Amino acid sequence: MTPVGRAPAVRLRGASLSFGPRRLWSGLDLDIAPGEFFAVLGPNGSGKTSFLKALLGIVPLTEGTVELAGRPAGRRGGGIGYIPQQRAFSPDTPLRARDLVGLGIDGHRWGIRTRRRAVEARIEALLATVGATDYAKVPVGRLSGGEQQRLRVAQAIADSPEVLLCDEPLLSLDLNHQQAVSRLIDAQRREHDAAVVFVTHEINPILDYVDRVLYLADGRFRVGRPEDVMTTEVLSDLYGSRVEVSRVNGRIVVVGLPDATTHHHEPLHHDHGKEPV
Ligand SMILES: Nc1ncnc2c1ncn2[C@@H]1O[C@H](COP(=O)(O)OP(=O)(O)OP(=O)(O)O)[C@@H](O)[C@H]1O
Repeated sequence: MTPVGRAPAVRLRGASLSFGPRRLWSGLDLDIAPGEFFAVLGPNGSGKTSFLKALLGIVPLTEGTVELAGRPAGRRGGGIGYIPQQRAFSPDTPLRARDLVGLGIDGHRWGIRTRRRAVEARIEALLATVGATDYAKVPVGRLSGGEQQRLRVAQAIADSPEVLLCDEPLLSLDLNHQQAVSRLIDAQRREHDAAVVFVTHEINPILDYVDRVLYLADGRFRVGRPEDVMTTEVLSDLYGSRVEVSRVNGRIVVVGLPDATTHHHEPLHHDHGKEPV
């Protein structure tokens, strides 16, 4: 699905990942196109975070190859934004909200004379985008989990990355901010043709945006459009037990998962009419 002449944002060939005897997946061949919104789903421990870490080169593949933004994983270079899985900042972290966002900006992109002013303006714009202007000067450790998360998003998109890797970015956000952050990430891929790889337990908040999903379960996987993967047949086959998938008011509801994983918890707003590719 990558247009002719454009390198995929993510490219995996014959990729396998195991920890000791535990195989998370194997035989994964995958291209994620620039501008694609790609969700990674699966129950606890299925390997979603490890998938992102393999893309980043933090965790080495057991077999196969991975390229990110046209470079082998782990090779230095710009163009990659990462929202790590949430860990609260300690209360005495000596950073204000705006400092954290500023860390995402490579000031060298601007000329020496204009650098400082340009960086300041960019920080202000990012803080406004995630609705964090009011707490710009507050130390991050004193902010709520949701407020911290919005800053992480601002930091990750600060340099308009080609590939945005997001590890459960909606965790601890209320419904309004889940929608705001999802829209922000979607805007990033539309305006900058960024590929988004979005790890989540819950597809419904992003269902309007997602082009394809990678569903990991029990050492196996399926890749495809949500309507092709999130079905009774496919999930029952992946889990090896009967799982019922239905659509209720535009949401995907999954019943009968072998563990506590759920795929529903809130209403969706179908407000931008995007067609999946
Ligand atoms: N460095 C490591 N060494 C050994 N085992 C690991 C390592 N990293 C992850 N694992 C194991 O691999 C499995 C997948 O972990 P991972 O964090 O990728 O799952 P996940 O799908 O993101 O889970 P969750 O939904 O709970 O966040 C888990 O069983 C985990 O304990």
